[in-house]
Amino acid sequence: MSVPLLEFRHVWFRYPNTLTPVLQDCSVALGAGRKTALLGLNGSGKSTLFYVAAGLYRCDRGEVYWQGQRLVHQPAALRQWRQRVGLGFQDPEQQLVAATVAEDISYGLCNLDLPTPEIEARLEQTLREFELLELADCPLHHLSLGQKRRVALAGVMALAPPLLLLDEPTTYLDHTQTEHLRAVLDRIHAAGTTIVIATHDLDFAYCWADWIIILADGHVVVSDCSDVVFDQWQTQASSQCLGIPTLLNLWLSLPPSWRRQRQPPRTVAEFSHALGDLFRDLLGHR
Ligand SMILES: Nc1ncnc2c1ncn2[C@@H]1O[C@H](COP(=O)(O)OP(=O)(O)OP(=O)(O)O)[C@@H](O)[C@H]1O
Repeated sequence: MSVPLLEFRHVWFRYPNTLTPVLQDCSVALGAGRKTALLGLNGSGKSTLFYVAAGLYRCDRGEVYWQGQRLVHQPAALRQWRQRVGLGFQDPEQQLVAATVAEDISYGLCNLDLPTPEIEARLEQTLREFELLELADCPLHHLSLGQKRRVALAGVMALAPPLLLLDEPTTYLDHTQTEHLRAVLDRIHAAGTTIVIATHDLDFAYCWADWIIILADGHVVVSDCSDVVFDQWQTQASSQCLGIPTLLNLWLSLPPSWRRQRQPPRTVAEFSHALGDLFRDLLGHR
């Protein structure tokens, strides 16, 4: 078995001002190359898990590993760690540091001590990819929340970390921007980046993820391939309170005898195609 990209081993974490640990004996492995959705109710510890994974918080007990190498909270090791693990915060306001869009995206690139022509090239490419060229010189405080979200994401992705953790990236995005985000993520993933998204957007997770992790009370209760997890979605206690993805719900409303031999569709296009097949079968045209 290959070594996971990032691994939590029996991690415990408690905020200084609280009695109960948020992460409780949390063990999970993030395999390289996956598109993982991290699911869990409000307060289950998803953001906290990301902060610990990114080296922003230090766990009280347990260990965190990068390809088998243990995370040590020393300045040089942390600097290297943060180049490996990119984190997009849930609240974009927490992430934006500069005055304008272009300055904000350049900020992280400058911290990498890259040569100026490379910074300029990466900035231009990022602005283009995130459709931010026209907003390049716009002051950040003039942007809508959705636009700030896009700039914050662009800033993280410009650094091209091998592991990208995105906390609720679809929040505040309209339909077009959500579709655009999906395309960008697909491209980044195809270029070799491992991506983990913490989300309440089950429909997004259903279409996008190939791996699902469910967190409950700071503990990983499910970590499996998405086909397996969604196949058992209705019978899994941990998924009960999370709701059900719309496409899966619609699929389960079709005749069981008809869908039994078929793979559940994971996109609207696949679902429409399957419905066409069903109607043709019902009308005896096949
Ligand atoms: N700075 C903090 N100090 C004390 N408690 C905190 C702090 N940040 C978060 N918590 C608590 O830790 C628990 C887990 O919070 P966290 O934000 O990690 O959960 P989450 O799963 O990301 O939630 P959501 O889905 O609502 O974003 C919550 O009970 C929260 O109140």
